[in-house]
Amino acid sequence: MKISKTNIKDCYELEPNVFTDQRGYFFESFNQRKFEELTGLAINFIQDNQSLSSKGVLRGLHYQKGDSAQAKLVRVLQGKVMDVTVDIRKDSPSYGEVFTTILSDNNNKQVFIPRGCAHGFITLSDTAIFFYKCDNYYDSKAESGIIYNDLSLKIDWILPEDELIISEKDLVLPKFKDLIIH
Ligand SMILES: Cc1cn([C@H]2C[C@H](O)[C@@H](COP(=O)(O)OP(=O)(O)O[C@H]3O[C@@H](C)C(=O)[C@@H](O)[C@H]3O)O2)c(=O)[nH]c1=O
Repeated sequence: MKISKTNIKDCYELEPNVFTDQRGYFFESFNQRKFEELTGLAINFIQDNQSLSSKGVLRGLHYQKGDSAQAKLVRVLQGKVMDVTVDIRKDSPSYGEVFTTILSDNNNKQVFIPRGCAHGFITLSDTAIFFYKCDNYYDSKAESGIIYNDLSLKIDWILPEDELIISEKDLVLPKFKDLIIH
């Protein structure tokens, strides 16, 4: 596994070693020991999530507050997305910074998003199956987020505005400057 630091503290981009032969391919999509050795972080994933999205679907930017904060290891099983992490940890050296990368079933890349960061993605292929591991359970009462088009974050979502498909819940999220972080 190849692991690279990003501009966000404790946020990593990971690329598995892919073994290809006449049957197809094999790779370890997660190996806790290697992950902890390479990142120096102790992590215990306890929930896996999977979603299917059509082209233009934008989910985010989401996080869970307080004790319900979640670290996530995200990847794409089918299709292609642009994945976005925003550091909203006030005490972090990378507070306010954004990391974007393309995740696809072609590059097999993954992103590790530490607790305290907001996360979202946009689907660039006709459909995309998104899969992620979380180190804390879903807690609907702790759900929060930032509006995707917050000008201060300067995120280029690639697709034109009129092609975006966004949930009603995500369209009324607050601006970054108005976040109340518990
Ligand atoms: C996230 C989540 C949702 N749900 C339910 C709640 C709701 O009825 C339905 C759809 O939820 P949402 O609209 O919040 O799903 P979605 O917009 O895909 O939410 C996800 O977005 C990405 C960007 C993330 O980073 C995730 O942590 C998560 O917030 O699924 C669970 O039961 N468990 C979960 O862990």
